[in-house]
Amino acid sequence: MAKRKRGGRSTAPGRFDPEDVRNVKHTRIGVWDLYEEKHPELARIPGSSRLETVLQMSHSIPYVWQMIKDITSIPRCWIFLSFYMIAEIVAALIPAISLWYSGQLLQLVEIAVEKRDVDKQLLLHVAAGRIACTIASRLLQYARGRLALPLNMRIKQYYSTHIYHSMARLDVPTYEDPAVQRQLEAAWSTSWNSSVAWETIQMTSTVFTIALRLISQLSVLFAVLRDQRDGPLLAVLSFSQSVFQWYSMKRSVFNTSVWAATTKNTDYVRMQGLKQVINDASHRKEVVAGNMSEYMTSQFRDSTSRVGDDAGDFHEMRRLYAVRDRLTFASILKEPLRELPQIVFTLRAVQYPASIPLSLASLTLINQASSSFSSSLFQFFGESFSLAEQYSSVRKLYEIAHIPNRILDGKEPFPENSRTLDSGILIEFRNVSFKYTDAEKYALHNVSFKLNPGQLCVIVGVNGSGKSTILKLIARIYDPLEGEILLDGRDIRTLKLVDLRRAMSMLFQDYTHFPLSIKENIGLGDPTHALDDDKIREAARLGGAEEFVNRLPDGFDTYLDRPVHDYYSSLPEGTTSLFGRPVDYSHVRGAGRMQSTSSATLSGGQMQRLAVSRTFMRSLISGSEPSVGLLLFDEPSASLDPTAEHGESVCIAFVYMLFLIHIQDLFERLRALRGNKTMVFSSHRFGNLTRHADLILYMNDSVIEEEGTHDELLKKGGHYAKIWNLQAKAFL
Ligand SMILES: Nc1ncnc2c1ncn2[C@@H]1O[C@H](COP(=O)(O)OP(=O)(O)OP(=O)(O)O)[C@@H](O)[C@H]1O
Repeated sequence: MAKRKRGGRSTAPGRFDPEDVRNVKHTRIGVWDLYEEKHPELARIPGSSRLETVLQMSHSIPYVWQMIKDITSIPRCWIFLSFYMIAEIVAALIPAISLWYSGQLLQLVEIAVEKRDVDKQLLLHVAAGRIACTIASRLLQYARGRLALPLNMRIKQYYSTHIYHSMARLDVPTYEDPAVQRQLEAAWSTSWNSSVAWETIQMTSTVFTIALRLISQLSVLFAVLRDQRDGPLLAVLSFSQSVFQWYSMKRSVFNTSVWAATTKNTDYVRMQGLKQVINDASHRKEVVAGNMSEYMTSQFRDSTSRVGDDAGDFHEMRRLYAVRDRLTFASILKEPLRELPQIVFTLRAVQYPASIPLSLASLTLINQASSSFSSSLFQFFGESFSLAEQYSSVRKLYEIAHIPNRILDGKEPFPENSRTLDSGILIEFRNVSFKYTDAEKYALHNVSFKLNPGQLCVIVGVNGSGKSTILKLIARIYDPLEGEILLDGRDIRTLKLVDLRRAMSMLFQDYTHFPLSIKENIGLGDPTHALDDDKIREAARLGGAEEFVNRLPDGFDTYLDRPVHDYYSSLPEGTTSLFGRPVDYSHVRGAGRMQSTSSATLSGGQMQRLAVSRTFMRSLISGSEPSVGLLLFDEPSASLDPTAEHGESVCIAFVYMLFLIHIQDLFERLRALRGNKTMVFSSHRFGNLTRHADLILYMNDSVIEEEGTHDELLKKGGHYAKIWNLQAKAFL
């Protein structure tokens, strides 16, 4: 355990040690172990941790200011916002006005007691004033509601674009960083119908208006009671009770900033696993085919009964424990204090019987003011401390726009002359080593090779040997830890990233399909021509996708997966159509104008053809200017290497062979269509592709084990030759 400064914070940057009993408090909450950081120094000064929270707000203020400037720059937002704020301010003053009318009533009583006469006009005036206050209050509430809706929507819209861009610009290593993920999540963390920015505006306005309400009420009350006998005394007693109540309550609030929770309950962990198996549709086939349902149920029942009442999700348990009634000295004292004004009033009434009606009126007034005062006081402190957190959310919202990318952009344009792209790009690796974040082992170790412009290179080797990693480094998805990569003799890190990526086209092994139309799925291969129908069709034709896409009912406009689902509830049993269209309870095809097909209705091969078409969109459908000089293909083949499947199972080898025959024409076509562009393939396939390669790299365990042409490697009689003799002949 690390030694810490006595009394200091347990959190050094980047670490929190739950085992450190001196600085960390441990509590059991159901199945959960909660570890909270103690605040040894500050705890001695009451309220100091809250003070600290408020002081932290100052770091966020510049961001909040920026937010206000941004919001007012949204068209018409500042008009709505001004009216909204005016309505808030007026609404905050109404309780004081109402209290002032109550004071007038008090005066009426005083005059009535003294003169045995009631000023009817004043009475009418007071009654009308109070009624006007309630009506105005309701109208203002309505106005605020009406203004809040468009404000919320506009602000939300504005910030969704801000967040979208902040996220879209991130590169792979930055995006994969868990700290960045948390930062992005915090910025997204919106309540179901609002946004961080709008919540901040609302919360700030609430704190401001509560303060205004408190001050205005207190001022009116002071003015009204100043001349009343016992008025100030009763007021002090009533209000001190409110303050006491607030003080005794605030101690039970959970306000530790650094904490962590975990569970060691294996039954609880198992319960959650079993739940996920049943909840997740992707497991359903296996659950049904494997006859697992009864077994799963009995296991779930056993685990549930063993965990018992403690089985609750962490936040639920924490909430339950936080609201538990605690018997404290303060909570016992609270009730007698509430009675104190009444007791004082009774004693004074016995002493001065003539002033009973007046004191009674004062007491009612004070009671009315003090109950609204205490609820405002609670709200004020509650909200102002949440405000500190809310402001830090605003800071996070703005900070995500400046998260630095790990892959630093270069300054030099590439290539110097785009005409040279036509004859390919020279690639050279010099002693390149690379490790993925948190990986212990090198994915590439001291890799060097040179590929001349226009050459075809095929990288082969066993699973996990580093083939895909070479392609990712060429595309600067990641940067090497050691060594350098040169393109046309220039260090890849000095080149502008946009130019670099424009000059190459890559098909990933784990390619994805976007939840957009087929047209866009292909068109996005070249964002500058993403809406060009002719080019998209041409790419689909080259990729072998045009024919089956045309056969789909909605052709190129088909959505592979409809990203928005329709909602309905409790349709009568047997309902098969709605809105004149068939109802599909899982994916509602055709509801709305967007047509979709489940990606499951396309075969794996067809999906692959779509991915290849996307690659062709960029690499082979160029205009007069050749824009791509390098094609990178990480063969999307089965995740098996030839030796493994041959050695292990004839059956798997057969499936693999069918698969290879299926894609063979596609990749042969790729090779034929490349022209003079440089092409790098990562492949498990030993066949025509390797036979035609200018350079074969045989990878094993992160290093290049063999290097040369097909003939050279056969002659060498190493691993490549062995596998060729074992398998490749079968496909030729
Ligand atoms: N994103 C990642 N994070 C951490 N480790 C990774 C990541 N991607 C790959 N690796 C690891 O790096 C090593 C090399 O992986 P790479 O994908 O380059 O191998 P490959 O030869 O292309 O494998 P395959 O033939 O299975 O596609 C492997 O040990 C793999 O587990």
